[in-house]
Amino acid sequence: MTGFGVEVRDLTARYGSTTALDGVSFDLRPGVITGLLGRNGSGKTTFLSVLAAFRRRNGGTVLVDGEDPWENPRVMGGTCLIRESGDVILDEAITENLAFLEQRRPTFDRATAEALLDRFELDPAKRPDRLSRGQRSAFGVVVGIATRAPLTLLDEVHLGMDAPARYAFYDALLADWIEHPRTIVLSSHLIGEVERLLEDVVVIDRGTVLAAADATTLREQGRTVTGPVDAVEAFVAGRRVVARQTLGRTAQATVIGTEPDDEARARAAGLELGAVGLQDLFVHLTDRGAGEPAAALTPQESR
Ligand SMILES: Nc1ncnc2c1ncn2[C@@H]1O[C@H](COP(=O)(O)OP(=O)(O)OP(=O)(O)O)[C@@H](O)[C@H]1O
Repeated sequence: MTGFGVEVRDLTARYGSTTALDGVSFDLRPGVITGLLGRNGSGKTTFLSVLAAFRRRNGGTVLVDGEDPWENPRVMGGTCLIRESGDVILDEAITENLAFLEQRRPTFDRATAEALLDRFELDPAKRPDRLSRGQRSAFGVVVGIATRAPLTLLDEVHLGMDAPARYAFYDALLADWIEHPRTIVLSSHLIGEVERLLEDVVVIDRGTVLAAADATTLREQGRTVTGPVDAVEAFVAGRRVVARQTLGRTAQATVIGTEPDDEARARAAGLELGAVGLQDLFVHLTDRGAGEPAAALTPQESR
């Protein structure tokens, strides 16, 4: 199984007079973990809800594994959306939830679920509505991973989980995906934490797509330059600097855009060049300053 591919063209979704998605187009590659990044209210949950056929779109085309997901039992049966609330039966014990999933989901793996319950120290006799917020999120994670759906959509599932639990989640997700590759969409604000998991990235803002590309291509949209403070400042002079750090006499600056002679200049000045971090790029792309439109970068052309 390599997972479902997704094709989205001109997708529009509205809530009354609010346009949550405004002509969105991009693809999700099958078998790949894609990060869905966007600021609050940018349309991430709406997009994932349309993909999972939890809500109807107002316009455009969505194809999941080649078919419209709306009222499509085959596609819906292969799609698992876990939201912050966990998307589980709240007033039935965890064991009952597992039994239900085992019946309903042909790809659900009970042994994996039980191993993950142990890892997150969740008592199978407890009902999800009697768990703490972080524990309930962890149970959502258990369900999301163990269901092994060909299209797994994880919408801010880590909310309320403490750092050790989140890192256990990232490790478990990656390990399970390596063993059983499938299409996973991970929406998160903790970009620095999830960056290493992401092969592709989609950035949405105010219901439109700002970037959709593989993470390597996106990181090459800029540079981090590290070295002696004066040399770094000379290198970045006149360029768009989106982050700066100084430690004693050493500085690191992140610039957007690359120049053909960057390598040669860096070498001559004794500077180290690296790719830009997704977090810095995201802040740059979605920074509206005092109400200005989002910064223009067009990495989606690389698709
Ligand atoms: N049920 C609703 N009724 C009316 N407007 C809604 C509803 N749900 C979402 N919206 C609006 O649609 C837009 C997109 O919301 P959405 O929940 O998709 O964003 P998000 O990117 O998931 O945000 P967050 O990161 O804060 O969870 C926002 O402007 C939001 O106010």
